[in-house]
Amino acid sequence: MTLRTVAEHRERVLAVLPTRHRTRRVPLEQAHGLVLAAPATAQEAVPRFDNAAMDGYAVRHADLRVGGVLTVVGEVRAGVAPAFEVAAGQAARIMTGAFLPEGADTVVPFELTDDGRDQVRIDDVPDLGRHIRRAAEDVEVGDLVAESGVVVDALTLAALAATGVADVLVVERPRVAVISTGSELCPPGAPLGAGQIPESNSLMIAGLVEEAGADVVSRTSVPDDPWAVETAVRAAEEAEADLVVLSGGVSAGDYDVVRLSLADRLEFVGVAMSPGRPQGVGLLGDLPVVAVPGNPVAAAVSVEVFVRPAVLTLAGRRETTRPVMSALASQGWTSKGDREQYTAVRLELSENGAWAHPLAPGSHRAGSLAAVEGWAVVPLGTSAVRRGDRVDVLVVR
Ligand SMILES: Nc1nc2c(c(=O)[nH]1)N[C@H]1C(S)=C(S)[C@@H](COP(=O)(O)OP(=O)(O)OC[C@H]3O[C@@H](n4cnc5c(N)ncnc54)[C@H](O)[C@@H]3O)O[C@H]1N2
Ligand code: MOO
Repeated sequence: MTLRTVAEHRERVLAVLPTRHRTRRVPLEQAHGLVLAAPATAQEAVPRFDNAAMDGYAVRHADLRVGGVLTVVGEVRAGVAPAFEVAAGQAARIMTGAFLPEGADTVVPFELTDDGRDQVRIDDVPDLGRHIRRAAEDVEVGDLVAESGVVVDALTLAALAATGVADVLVVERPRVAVISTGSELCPPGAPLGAGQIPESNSLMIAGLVEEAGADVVSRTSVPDDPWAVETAVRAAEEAEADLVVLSGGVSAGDYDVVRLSLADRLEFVGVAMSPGRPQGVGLLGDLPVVAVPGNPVAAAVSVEVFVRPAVLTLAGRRETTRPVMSALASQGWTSKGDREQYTAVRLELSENGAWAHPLAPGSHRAGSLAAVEGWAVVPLGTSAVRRGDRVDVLVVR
């Protein structure tokens, strides 16, 4: 059986997604964590006006001499516009952020003076223009503040607020339904009969898609029963999901319910990756569906490489790839060579750069998922990683 590459399967997944986004306009205080659907441009300059960078005296530089004395004609605090000018031989007390009075071209900090009230003695002469923050030196009205497709994080919120943006057009969070399948699965903490295990994939997948910016509209675990799968998919449709993620039942077993019940409508393929070889994708009516294998590590990797980019795309994100860290393998391991391998690693930062410590291989190792800090990607054609080799790591924590 020829296997699809990871990149080819990701293209298939992205191809079943709708291309239009639902958008809405929200005030800044509701925008945190949402994705911009349109570029945001400055409504105000930063700084809005020439102002003092230090508490001191606004003066004319030409008047300054060490030991010289100026007449203090007024005071300017932040938040008011001065009603006077600084003329020759004059100074105004001025506070940080306050409007620079007409006539002044330099600020002398209090520390370089005798701090006088009616008259001030200058003890040191700063350069012309010192301690003044010029209007629009950071951002001009109309400048781009944040691009379409970026997350409005805390720093972006500050920039938007500072540039006078009151509201932004954002993409509605995508709605994702998660359906885990397997008759052996019980809710976490429930008493377990012989052959039963706790269900962990649905919590993991729901958490991962939420971390990628989606709302989980339903999360269910159903037995290996085609009717139960159909019912869960219909419920996802009714919950107006934009994407359904199915887990388990995609390989060759007699009870692999997802493949058996949906093979006529979704494509089930082998992908040249390890773990995560069996995958499914397609549309049920208008509803995009991604089916990932049930083995928990395989499910985690499949969400990382297929579902996460899909969610980020639905969320309107411009950038859908993770930052990759180049790390040194702290010990060697083997790879299949004909599969792109995703090896769970812990990362350690040292003076020589990052070390990737491989965790024990095995796509059943659900208990080790808590230790995974990244996935070292061993490319197709590489069958061994030696100690000290450089590996690219998708950093997930
Ligand atoms: N004859 C073949 N057998 C298998 C093949 C194959 O090609 N031919 N592929 C193997 C690979 S690779 C994988 S990966 C698994 C994937 O199979 P399924 O998607 O059908 O997964 P299940 O059989 O449903 O489960 C596999 C494993 O994972 C546990 N599991 C499933 N769901 C959950 C969950 N929600 N929470 C926790 N654990 C879960 C399940 O109990 C099984 O142990 O198939 C191989 N077999
Ligand atoms: O490749 Mo499966 O995905 O071994 O775990």
